[in-house]
Amino acid sequence: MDIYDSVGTLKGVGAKTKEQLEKMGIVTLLDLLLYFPRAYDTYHEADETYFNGMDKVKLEAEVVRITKPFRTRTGKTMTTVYFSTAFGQLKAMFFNMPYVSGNYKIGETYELKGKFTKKGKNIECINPVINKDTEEIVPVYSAEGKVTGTLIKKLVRQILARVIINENFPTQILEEEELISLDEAVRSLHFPEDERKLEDSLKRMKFQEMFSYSMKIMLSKTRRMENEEGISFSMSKRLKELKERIPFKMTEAQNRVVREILKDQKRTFPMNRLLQGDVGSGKTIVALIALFNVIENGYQAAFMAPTEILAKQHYEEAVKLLEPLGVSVSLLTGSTKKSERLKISEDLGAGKPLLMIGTHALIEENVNFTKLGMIITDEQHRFGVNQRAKLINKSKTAEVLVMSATPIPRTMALTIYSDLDLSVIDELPKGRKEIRTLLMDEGKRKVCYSKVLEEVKSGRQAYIVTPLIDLDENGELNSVEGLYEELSKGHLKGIRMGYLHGKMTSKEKSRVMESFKDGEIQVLIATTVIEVGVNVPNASVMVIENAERFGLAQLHQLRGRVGRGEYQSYCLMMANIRSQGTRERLEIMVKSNDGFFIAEEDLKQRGTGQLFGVNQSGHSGLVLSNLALDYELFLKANSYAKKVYNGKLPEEIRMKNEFLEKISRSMNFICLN
Ligand SMILES: Nc1ncnc2c1ncn2[C@@H]1O[C@H](COP(=O)(O)OP(=O)(O)OP(=O)(O)O)[C@@H](O)[C@H]1O
Repeated sequence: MDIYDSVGTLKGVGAKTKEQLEKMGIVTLLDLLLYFPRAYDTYHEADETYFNGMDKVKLEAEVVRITKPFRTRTGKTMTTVYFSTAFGQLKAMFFNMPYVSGNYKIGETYELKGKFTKKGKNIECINPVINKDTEEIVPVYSAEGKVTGTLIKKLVRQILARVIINENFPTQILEEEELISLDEAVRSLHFPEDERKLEDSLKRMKFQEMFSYSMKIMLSKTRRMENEEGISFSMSKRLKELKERIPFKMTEAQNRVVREILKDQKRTFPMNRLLQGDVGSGKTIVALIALFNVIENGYQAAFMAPTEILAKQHYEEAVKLLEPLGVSVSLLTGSTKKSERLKISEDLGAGKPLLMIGTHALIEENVNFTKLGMIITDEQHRFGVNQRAKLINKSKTAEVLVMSATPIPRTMALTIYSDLDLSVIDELPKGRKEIRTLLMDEGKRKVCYSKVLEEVKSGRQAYIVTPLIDLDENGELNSVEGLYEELSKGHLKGIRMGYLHGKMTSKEKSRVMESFKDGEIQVLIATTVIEVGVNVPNASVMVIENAERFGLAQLHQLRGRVGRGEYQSYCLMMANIRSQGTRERLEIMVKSNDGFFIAEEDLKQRGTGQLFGVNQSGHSGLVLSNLALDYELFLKANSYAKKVYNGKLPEEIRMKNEFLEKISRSMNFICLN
């Protein structure tokens, strides 16, 4: 057996299963071994205090009666099984599982697992399962179709019976950091014996991942610096002309960042820079200046935005600012017409210097730049690693700038993204007034909407953001269209309103956005499609419904849609604040307008999932770890990686080439047979 053999060589994997596994990214035995559980369930022994509908519980129950399946109002089938238990009668409801009656026999006792709720004297539960596992900690795998968690376990067991995983860290690190062996860690992540062992295994694998991650970014930096084929762009004499056209005075921070970028452009190895700046800090103008300089040097430049709305906005701004200076600007999105695409293709093919602004349509294979000098992605944490890489692959020599509005503390950014140089716009344009943020209980809707009315009547505009497009099952959340109906008949009667959500066609979205920009629509009800970058300086109020549903960084992004002009702006967060945790979390928004502070709090709570690149699609190799939540451990792994990289730790760890090439899978296996 070889660890790179296909999963098809395992017992129990037929053609269909193999296909499904491959769809899940599991092609080789190694892939399967590294397909770790996404969570671990621990079940409490039954006790009344756990019957709260949230805790997971194991419960002994004897079947008393089984009803025939019947159809509910919503079209689901429901089968009810009544059990007797030491805690009273249990009513278990099974939805869309008519076969379930065959799983239970009257008079037999089963151990059930599920979430139980006390209802009067009885207990209720939806879709409990029979406890077949004797383990205390049950690994939960992301399963799909035929590939169930049980199957994954069975297959992993087959592999583990036939391999020993060689240790790939030197004893020195293992001892100093109290890490268990790689073999033990992998085994126990799939088959945990107890909490302690599981924790140790997680620590070991996280360390491994973060070590590899650090190595990978150090390598990529070295490779970039050694790449002498970059283009040296000189500073255009016409920059002054451009600056004179800018309708405002740039902040000191913006000017500093422009200088940093121009300096990079002059060097012969390609720039790879991260530009962080809080919402509304004015990143777009910095980007346009950088792009202009490249075009003036006779090259093509690309500016990729995460949404069509934003791409269009950037396009309009670029046309206004740059076309009078003779720059040709094109827009390429999913809705660009064929004839227009052809023209773009021709221009690109002819090597004509131009600015291409667009969505991920820019990374399609048939978009061929011939003289690409610079790529900027207005990241806003929306693009995956793959998408960004695709754009970068369009030219090995182009300067790369990634803009992010999710700022993280400088020291953290410097270690996490150490392959990138960092620029920060840490100053807002002059004259901006602090946004006043209020947290309101849902009962205060009337007060909230009278503020909206007041602002609208004095000529301003408002956003109302709600988390969902549709009502949820309990009808609890406010849908965009539902809210539109309700408000146009109620609190906001007589006001010109519009709505916007991701399921509308691009054409509809553009039309609504245009009307909002023109002031035709006074109040815009939207989902988070407006979260990124939308710029309408006349908007001065933002209402966020069900604010408890959003993360802090996201709330800050949303709030950043107001306060972009000279007007005093307001953010009214409506939330169910009965839970203290929710209240405390949202109070952070009330207290602070500082994106760095909020991002740091958000990181503490939710980790790096929101940061660009990191944690996406496992490409960074970070499956188990979270650079922010595991930051302490990351710093250690990072410092060892540096030592190894600089040759201060034994050769042993440099090991196979594979280790450096396929870092995230940096394991060295011995197969027994
Ligand atoms: N120095 C400045 N003085 C005054 N206004 C400015 C300045 N720089 C930018 N602006 C204006 O501020 C608004 C916000 O700028 P921009 O859209 O570039 O922000 P951003 O950094 O991209 O923010 P976000 O991440 O929220 O999209 C725009 O209307 C822009 O014209």
